[in-house]
Amino acid sequence: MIEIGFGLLIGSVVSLFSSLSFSFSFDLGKSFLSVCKRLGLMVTYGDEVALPSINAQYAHPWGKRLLVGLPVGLSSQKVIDQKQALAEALRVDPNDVEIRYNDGLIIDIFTAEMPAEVPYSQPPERESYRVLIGITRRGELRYYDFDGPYPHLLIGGISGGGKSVMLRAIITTLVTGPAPDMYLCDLKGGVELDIFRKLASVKGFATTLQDVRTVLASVECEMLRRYEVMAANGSQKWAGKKAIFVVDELADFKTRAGDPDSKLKGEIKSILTRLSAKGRAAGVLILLATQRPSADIIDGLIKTNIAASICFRTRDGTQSRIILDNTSAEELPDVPGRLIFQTAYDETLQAPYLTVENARKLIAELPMKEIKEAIRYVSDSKPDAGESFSLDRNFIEL
Ligand SMILES: Nc1ncnc2c1ncn2[C@@H]1O[C@H](COP(=O)(O)OP(=O)(O)OP(=O)(O)O)[C@@H](O)[C@H]1O
Repeated sequence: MIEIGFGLLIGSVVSLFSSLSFSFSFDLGKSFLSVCKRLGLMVTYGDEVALPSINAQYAHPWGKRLLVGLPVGLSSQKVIDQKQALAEALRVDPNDVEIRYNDGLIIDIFTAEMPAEVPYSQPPERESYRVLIGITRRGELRYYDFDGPYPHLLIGGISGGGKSVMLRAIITTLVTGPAPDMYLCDLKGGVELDIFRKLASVKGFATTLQDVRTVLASVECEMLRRYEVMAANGSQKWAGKKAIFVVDELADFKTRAGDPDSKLKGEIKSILTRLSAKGRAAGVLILLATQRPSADIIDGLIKTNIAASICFRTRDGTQSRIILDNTSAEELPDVPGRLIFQTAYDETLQAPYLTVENARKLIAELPMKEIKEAIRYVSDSKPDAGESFSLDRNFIEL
């Protein structure tokens, strides 16, 4: 109830924002055009010079918006790449500027502060795979949809940035909503995800590399089984329940010279790559989190197949680039929960805050595993006879 109340509160703030927006004339457009000239953001045709055009300017309670038309030959990406220089030339903090393309270039310059804490809330349609990712500076809620156009999700950022809180919020929303089959790998010793371990919807729980490989193998078997069912039915997309595979700390799969686990880590990476490439149609999705983004793990293959990223502040531009392909996460302020959400474009958000205690309360009434059921699951799903297959040893020991 409390969470839904907060959701409504945010909703009313949003509608207040939109109803207050009005057209306004000031010289931001003029300054923008002169900066474009200085930065070479224009196109020359013979003797003629074509600059971007200002189609509209608005003042909102959260700041100012410019709608910009671009001359043929000047790409929106070229302007976006110059965000830092544009902001500095306009004497605005680059963190206060957002540029994106949506049927024309939209430039937002914020004067309102981002809220430092956003309460956790759940989407109204509880059967959907949408999860709240955060709130924009305009007061709009942003969701990631595991059933949407951007399959798989990568979460990165510095220690203390808010990854574990985000994972907790996402998993809580999923298990209390559509309850997909969850496979959780907590390489931080099970500390972060332990609260979900005994839920009936958590079909695999791993805290060691060996167990991660075992759980991954079972997820891959499930994916292949679904492909067989789909082929038999002549369908292209799995219509049933989704399976979501979560890893909290991806960097533990990184191999170093002389690493005794390098073969195991190599196998884990190969299965992950196959799941990222083929999982979506079979309703098998992955959610990977890391505080030490490394190109070695998030290589081209996995990255190409992960279409959405959440990046908290990073230690440097290189780490930001590995997650986002740009350096903007290095510039984020040192505020826990502040992040860049990247799908078709980048947006800065403040993540919802869900404490362990509140997460425990929200999941308290959910069905738990039964010992018999878990043992049956283990024996039914054995992917191959030679493979040891303990999904959750501790639980089975119970
Ligand atoms: N969305 C948020 N809003 C407000 N505070 C937050 C938010 N997320 C995290 N915090 C604060 O930051 C602290 C660290 O967050 P969290 O444990 O999620 O970091 P992390 O990125 O997972 O770090 P590590 O990788 O070291 O575990 C939390 O205990 C909380 O106090």
